[in-house]
Amino acid sequence: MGILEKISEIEKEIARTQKNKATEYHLGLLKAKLAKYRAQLLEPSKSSSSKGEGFDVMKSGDARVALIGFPSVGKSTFLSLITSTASEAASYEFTTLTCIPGVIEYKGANIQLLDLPGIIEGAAQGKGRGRQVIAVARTADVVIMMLDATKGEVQRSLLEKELGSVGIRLNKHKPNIYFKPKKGGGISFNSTVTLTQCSEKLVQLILHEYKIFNAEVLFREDCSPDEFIDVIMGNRVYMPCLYVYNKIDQISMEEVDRLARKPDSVVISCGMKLNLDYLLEMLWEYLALTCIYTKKRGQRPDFTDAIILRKGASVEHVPHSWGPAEGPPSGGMRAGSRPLDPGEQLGAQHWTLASDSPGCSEPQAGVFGLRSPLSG
Ligand SMILES: Nc1nc2c(ncn2[C@@H]2O[C@H](COP(=O)(O)OP(=O)(O)OP(=O)(O)O)[C@@H](O)[C@H]2O)c(=O)[nH]1
Ligand SMILES: [K+]
Ligand SMILES: [Mg+2]
Repeated sequence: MGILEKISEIEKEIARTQKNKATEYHLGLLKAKLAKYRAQLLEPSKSSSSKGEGFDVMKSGDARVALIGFPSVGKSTFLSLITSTASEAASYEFTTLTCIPGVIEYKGANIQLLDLPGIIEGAAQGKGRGRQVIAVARTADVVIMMLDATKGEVQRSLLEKELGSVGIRLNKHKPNIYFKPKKGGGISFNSTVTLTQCSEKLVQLILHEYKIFNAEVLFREDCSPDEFIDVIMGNRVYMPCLYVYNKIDQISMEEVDRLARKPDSVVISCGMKLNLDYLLEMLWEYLALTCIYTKKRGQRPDFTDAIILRKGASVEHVPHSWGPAEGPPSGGMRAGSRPLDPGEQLGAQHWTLASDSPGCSEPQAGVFGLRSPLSG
C-alpha cells in the first residue's frame, strides 16, 4: 500500500470512529500515525515509493492551468469555488497532498485547473512535495501563482527563485539568439542589434566555460549573459504566469490598489468572491485561446460547440474531419476541440481575442495545443 492509501485509510477510520472515553487512545494513535505518514510524504526522499505518487493526472480539455503557491494561500478554496470539484481547504499548512484536477468551463472551452500542494522555500531541492509540484507546473500552459495578499510580495520573489532555479522562466520569451554548436571552425559571432550587456569576448568566455569551442552565435536581441546561458542550456521552459493575490478582504484599500496595479497581477478574495470574473477574463487572455464557431450551410451557427484554437494557429489548421480509425493527431486534440463535420463551414467566425495577448510572447506551434519544443 502506498503512503497516500495509508493516509486515506486512517482518515476514513478516524471519521468513522466515535469520539468517547473508550476510543480516546485509539484515536490518539491514529492521529499520530497520520501525522507520521504525512511527514514522510512531505520529506525530501529519494525512495521511489512516494515519488510522483498522486501527481500523474491526465491532460484533458483545451488547456491546462497549474495552481502553485505557498501553503494556505487559498489554492484549494479557489478550485472548489471555480470548478465543480471539491478540494479540501483548511487553515493548516499542506492540507492538499496530491494533484487535484478540476475543470473551468469558460466561453465554450474546458480548461483543466490543477490544485497542488503548497510549495515552500527549498521546493526545488525536494522540500515538501516541491519536486513533484514543479514537475506538474512545467506541463501547464499557464501558471497561476497564488499569493497571500497579507504577506506582500515576499512569497512571489521566493517562488520565482525556486522556479527559476529549475529553469522555469515566467512571463519571458525565449531569447532571440541563434545558437548552433558545430564540429569545427571556431566560434562565429554576429549580432543584428547593438549589444549593451554582452560582447563577443564575453560570449566566448561563457562558451568556453561550457567547453564549447565551435559554434555559430547570432544575437537578434540585446540579451543579457543570463539569457545567453539559458539558450546554451536549452532546457528552459518559458511560461505565462498570472500573479493572483488572494485574501484582499484582509488588507487595506490602498494596498489592494497597489497590488492590482502590478504587471501580470490580479487581486481577489475567495472568501468574499471578489473579482473572480476578472481573473477568468485575464486567464483566458493569458491562455490565448480563440473560439471559432462553425455553421452548416443554411443553418445558424452553433455557439455551444466551439472549436478552440491556440494562439499562433489559424483557420487553415482546422482539420476537415478525420476518418473513423484515424483519430486526432497525437498530442493534439483535446476534449473541447473537434474536426469539422462534412458540410460544416467556418462561417460565423467569432474571434474573442486579439492574437497579441500578454504573457508568453512566443507563439505556440501548431494547433489544438500542440506545444512548441521549448515549452516541452
Ligand atoms: N480571509 C480569507 N481567507 C481565505 C480566503 N481564501 C481562503 N481562505 C482561507 O485560507 C485557508 C487556507 O485555504 P486553502 O484553500 O486550504 O489553502 P491552500 O493554498 O489550498 O493550502 P494547502 O493545500 O495547505 O497548500 C482556509 O482557512 C481558507 O478558508 C480569502 O479570500 N480570505
Ligand atoms: K491549507
Ligand atoms: Mg490546498
